[in-house]
Amino acid sequence: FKNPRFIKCSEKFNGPKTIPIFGNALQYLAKSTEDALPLAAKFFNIYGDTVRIWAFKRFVLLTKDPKFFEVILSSQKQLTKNNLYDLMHDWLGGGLLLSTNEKWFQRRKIITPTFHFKILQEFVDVFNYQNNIFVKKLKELKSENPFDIYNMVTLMSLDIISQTAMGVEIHAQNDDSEYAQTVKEMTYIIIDRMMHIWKRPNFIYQFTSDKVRYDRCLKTLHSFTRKIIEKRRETIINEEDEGFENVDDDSIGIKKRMALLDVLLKSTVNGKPLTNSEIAEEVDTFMFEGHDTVTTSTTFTLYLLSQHPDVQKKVYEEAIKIVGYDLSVNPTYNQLQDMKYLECVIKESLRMYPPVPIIGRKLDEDMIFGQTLIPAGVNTNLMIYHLNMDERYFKNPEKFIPERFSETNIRNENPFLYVPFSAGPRNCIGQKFAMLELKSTLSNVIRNFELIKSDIPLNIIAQLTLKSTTGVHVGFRQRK
Ligand code: HEM
Repeated sequence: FKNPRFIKCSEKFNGPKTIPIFGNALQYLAKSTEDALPLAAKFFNIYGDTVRIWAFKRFVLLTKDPKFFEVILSSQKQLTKNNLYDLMHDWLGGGLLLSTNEKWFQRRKIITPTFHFKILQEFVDVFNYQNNIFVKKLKELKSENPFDIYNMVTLMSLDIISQTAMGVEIHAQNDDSEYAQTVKEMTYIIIDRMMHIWKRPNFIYQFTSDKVRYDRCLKTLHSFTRKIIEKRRETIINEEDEGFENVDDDSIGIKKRMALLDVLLKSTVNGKPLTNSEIAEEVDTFMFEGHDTVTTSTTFTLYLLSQHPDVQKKVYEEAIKIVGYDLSVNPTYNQLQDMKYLECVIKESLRMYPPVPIIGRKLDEDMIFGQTLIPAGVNTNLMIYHLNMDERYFKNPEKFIPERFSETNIRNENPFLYVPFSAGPRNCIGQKFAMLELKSTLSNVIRNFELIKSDIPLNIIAQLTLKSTTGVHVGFRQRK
């Protein structure tokens, strides 16, 4: 039976017509993953900024209302992810992205110092090192014909997250990576299961052919991250033999680089070290979150620059002005901070193509939105992609206009209007890391190459993170 409090609340919102028992579930039956974003856009057009959906007895609110975003994201209480994330649990366990309550709080406290700006400063060497390998590989192609850059960028992002956060070099750019291919397959399988509601219960799913693929992917992903942990453990034991000291929170950033994984291996909660599976769930979480989102953003930004030579020229001129023409010189942390125009470009790219297009929360307690009471237990989907494409908040939303984010233009803006990294207590812990990595990669690439436009358009799809089914095609012409 439907919860009577949900029924009362649902009467306050518009939504597609329901049928008995199924609610709106059948409307999703014939839909593919490609339909998820257009279908939500259609609902917003017809029913307004917040739309109610019933899937059997489950009540969901889809919203692109910035006031709704604000009430949820600014709350210290509404911190639980919604049912959509359950399907990622076998893979990412109770890592920082999915955990709740005291566990989340403890972990966030342990992990936050590993993203301290002093540590980020040291990561710039790794960014440059891996960017240089990427640039060398592009030069070896000896062709300026546009091609799908997604795989190449993925491998670079994987190398970067592994070498920085885990302290382990995996040489993905040289060896290719089964892990990267499997992440792609896994995200597809999960989103397909999200869309096809009848595949969600385990007792049905176990009899589908997808389950065999799913189990195979899970095994590959977990065995990869377990190897990373083993490798780092061995290195730490060797370093301790050579006098590497134990650390506490206060000392992080002062001693030599302290990778996230080192902190996890050495931390204690209530006097006890983290177990192997607790460490593994964080490594799974950060390996995925730390490379997949940045890959999306890097590829889409390169694409946008290739399509907008005027913007590209400005980015190039800024990079040359700050770092100079000598390509053997790489940007420093401070120089990356000074690239203000590039920052606007990245922000505008994150607006048009937010790597995380949807944030889901299940209300931990009753919430008042305007005059309406929304009861605890309701699932909400904050549709970042649709808010970012709303003409009322971003004029000519289809147009790539980096100047929207110049300091003069954004002064009085509502902070919940633009949230590609989410906001509030559960915002993205890797936000500064990501911005720095993006600036490093984009400035290094643009100093070496002119980006050439392809005629193959993007076809956007929400696949956990945003992807393009047609690939992301860009050409690279070496600068003289
Ligand atoms: C452009 C790149 C990135 C974007 C757009 C992005 C976006 C986001 C968003 C929207 C969330 C909130 C998700 C939710 O509530 O469901 C989030 C959370 C998170 N992100 Fe990122 N992210 C990026 C890069 C990174 C990087 C580089 C890392 C790690 C190094 C990272 C690690 C995480 C983690 C662990 C969480 C969960 C935090 C928590 O719940 O306490 N992200 N990110």
